Amino acid sequence: MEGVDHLAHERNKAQFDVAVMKAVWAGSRDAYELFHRFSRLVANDPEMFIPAIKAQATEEQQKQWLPLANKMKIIGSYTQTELGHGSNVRGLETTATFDPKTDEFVLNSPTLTATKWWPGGLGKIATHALAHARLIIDDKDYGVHGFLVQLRSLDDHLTLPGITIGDIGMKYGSGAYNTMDNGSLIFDHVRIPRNQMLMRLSQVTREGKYVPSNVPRQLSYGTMVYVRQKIVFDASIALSRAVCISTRYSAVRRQFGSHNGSPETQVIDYKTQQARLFPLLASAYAIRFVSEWLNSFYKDLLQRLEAKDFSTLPEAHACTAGLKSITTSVAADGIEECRKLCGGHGYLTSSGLPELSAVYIPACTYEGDNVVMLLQVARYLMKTISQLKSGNKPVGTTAYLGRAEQLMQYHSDVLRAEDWLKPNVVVEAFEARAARMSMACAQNLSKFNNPEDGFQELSADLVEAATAHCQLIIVSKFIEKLQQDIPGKGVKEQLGVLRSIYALFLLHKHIGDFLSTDCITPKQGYLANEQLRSLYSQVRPNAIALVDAFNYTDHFLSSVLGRYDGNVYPKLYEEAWKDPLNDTSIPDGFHEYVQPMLKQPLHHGRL
Ligand SMILES: CCCCC/C=C\C/C=C\C/C=C\CC/C=C/C(=O)SCCNC(=O)CCNC(=O)[C@H](O)C(C)(C)COP(=O)(O)OP(=O)(O)OC[C@H]1O[C@@H](n2cnc3c(N)ncnc32)[C@H](O)[C@@H]1OP(=O)(O)O
Ligand SMILES: Cc1cc2nc3c(=O)[nH]c(=O)nc-3n(C[C@H](O)[C@H](O)[C@H](O)COP(=O)(O)OP(=O)(O)OC[C@H]3O[C@@H](n4cnc5c(N)ncnc54)[C@H](O)[C@@H]3O)c2cc1C
Repeated sequence: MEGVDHLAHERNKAQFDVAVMKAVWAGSRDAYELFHRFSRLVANDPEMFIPAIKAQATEEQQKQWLPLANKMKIIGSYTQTELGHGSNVRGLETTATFDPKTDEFVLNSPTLTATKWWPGGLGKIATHALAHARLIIDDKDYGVHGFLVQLRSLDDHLTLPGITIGDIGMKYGSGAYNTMDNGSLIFDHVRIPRNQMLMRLSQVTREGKYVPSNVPRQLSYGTMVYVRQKIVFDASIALSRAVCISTRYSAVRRQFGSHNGSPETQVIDYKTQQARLFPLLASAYAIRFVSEWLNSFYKDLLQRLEAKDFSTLPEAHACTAGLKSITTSVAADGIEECRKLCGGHGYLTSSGLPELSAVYIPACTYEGDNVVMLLQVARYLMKTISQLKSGNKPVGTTAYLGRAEQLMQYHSDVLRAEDWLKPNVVVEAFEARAARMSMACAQNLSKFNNPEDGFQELSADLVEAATAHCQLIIVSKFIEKLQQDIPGKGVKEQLGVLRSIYALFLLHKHIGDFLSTDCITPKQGYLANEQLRSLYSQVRPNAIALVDAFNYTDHFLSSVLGRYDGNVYPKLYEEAWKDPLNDTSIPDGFHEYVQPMLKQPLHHGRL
C-alpha cells in the first residue's frame, strides 16, 4: 500500500544512531558529489582532460586552456589508449614529429594499431584531444608525451583536415556506458603549434632541443593516479548501491518456512543469505573508509610534489594502483552477487542491478587493468624487500615489512573465537600473511639469474602477494577509522561488528594463504569462522538501518526492489506494465508469422 513503510519493523530493530552513521558514511563528501560522480559517467567525462592539463601543462598553457575547458568552450578527451596498446603506455605508436621549419609538431598514426581507441567523449562530442604520442626530434624517439590537438571546428563541429574520428560501437549489454561516445581517432599528418605540447615536465625549444624533465618521468602518469584514487571512492558508491537494494529486498522477500499459517521466512534470515550479503555490506563500509584515507594520502602527495618532495610518489602509485584493483574487483563481483541474492527479480531491469553492473564492471579494466595494477604493487613490494638488506627501513603501508624477520616467526595465539574480535590479533595475522607471501616471492625470485624472467614466471604468486598487501591496508584503515572519536549511540559498536566481519570474511575466503604460510592453525581458522557466524547474527537486526545510512534516494537507487518503503510487489507489477510490449494484447507479428503455424492442418496425426 502507498505510504506504508513495509520495512518499519526492521528499522525499529536498529541498535545505533542512524543519523550519526549517515554522517560517518558521507564523511567529507556531500551528497552532491555522490550524485555527481555517478551522473558524470553518462555525460561527457571531464574527469581526466582537465586534471591532465593541470598536471602536464605550463602555467601559461593552463591560462590558455583551462578557462576554455572549465566553461565547456572546448570539450576534451583524454586520448591515450590505442587499438594496439592500452596497458603498455610506453608501447603507444602515435607519433608527434617536430618540424623546425614551421615550429610545429606533426601528429600521425603510422599503423592501424596506432588508432586511438576507447577515449571517452572522442567519438562524437570532443572538440579537442589530449593526445599521447611519441615525441620524435631529428628521428630520435623521446617517448610518450601529451599534446593538445583540436579535432573539430568550433563553428560547425565538423572534423578538421587529417582527422578521422568515429565511435567504437555498442558496448557490453545495453548499459548506460553506451551513452558514452568512446571513440576512435586516426591522425594523418596533422600539424599543431609547438606550444601545444604540454611542457610542464619536459620541453622542446624553438631550436628543437629536448629539455628532459627534472622531476620523475612518472609524473606524466599523474592523471591516472588521480583518477585511480577517485575510482576507489566510486567503488564504495557502486557496491553500497547494490547492497542497499539487495538488503532491503532480502528483508521483504519471504520464501518457505510457513508453519500453521505463520508468515514464510524472510530470506535475510537464512544463514546462507547472510553469509553472502553481510560481507558485502561490511566491504562497502571498508572501501569507503580506505577511500577516505587514500584521498588524504593523495592530497598529502600533491603538497609534497609542490615542494619537489617525491618521497611518497612510489607508495602513492602502489596504493592507488593496488586499491583501485582490489576495490573495483570486490565491487564488480559484489554487484553480481547482489543480483543473485535477489533471485529472479534481480535480473529485471527494474531492479536497477543489471544496469548498475553493466555500467560498473569496466572499472576493473579502465584506468589500469586490475592484474597489471597488482603487478605494479608487486614490483613495489619486491623493491622494498630488496632494499631491506641495505638498511632501508620501510615506512607507511609497507612498514610491516621492516618487521619481516619477526613476522616470519609469528604464530597466532588465538585460543577462543572471541579472540578474533581483537583488532591487534587480526592485524598481526594479516601482516604475517602478507609478509610471508611477499618474502616467499622474493626468495623465489632470487633463484633466477634474470630478475625479469623470474618476475614473469612468478607473476601469479606475486599478484596474490600484492592482493594480501592491499587487503592488509584496507583492514588496517578500517581499524584506524574506529580509533577516531565517533559519537552516537551504538555507532562505533556496529562499525566494529562490520570491521570484524570484513576481516574474518577475508580470512575465511583466503584461509589457504593463512594456513600455507603457517600463520594460523586449522583450529584457529575454524574459530574465525565460528566467530563470523556469530557476527552475522549481531548485524542482522541492524542491516536495514546500516543501508539506510547510505542515505540514497529511491531515485538514485532506481530500483523497485530497493525502495525505501519496501513496497515491492505492487511496484514490480506496475513497472512491468510500463513496458511497451504490454501496449497491445496481440504481439506484433502474430498474425503474419505465428497464426499461420497454429492454423496449419495436422499431417498424419503429427503436428
Ligand atoms: C554507481 C557508481 C558508479 C561510479 C562510476 C562512475 C564513474 C566512473 C569512474 C571513473 C571513470 C574514470 C575513467 C573512465 C575512463 C577511463 C579512462 C582510462 O582508462 S585512461 C587510460 C588509463 N590507462 C592506464 O591506466 C594504463 C595503465 N598502464 C600504466 O599505467 C603504465 O603503462 C604501467 C603499467 C604503470 C607501466 O608503466 P611504465 O612506464 O612501463 O613503467 P614501469 O612498469 O617500467 O615502471 C617504471 C617505474 O615507474 C613507476 N611508476 C609506474 N607508473 C607510475 C605512476 N603512475 N606513478 C608513479 N610511479 C609510477 C614504477 O613503479 C617503476 O618504479 P621503479 O623504477 O620500480 O622505482
Ligand atoms: C569503458 C572504458 C572506458 C575507457 N576510457 C578510456 C579513456 O577515456 N581514455 C583512454 O585513453 N583509455 C580508455 N580506456 C582504455 C583502458 O584504459 C584500457 O582498456 C585499459 O588500460 C586496459 O588496457 P588494454 O585494453 O590494453 O588491456 P590489455 O593490457 O591488453 O589486457 C588484456 C589482458 O592482458 C593482461 N596483461 C596485459 N599486460 C600484462 C602483463 N604485463 N602481465 C600480465 N598480464 C598482462 C591483462 O591482465 C588482461 O588480462 C577505456 C576502457 C574502457 C573499457
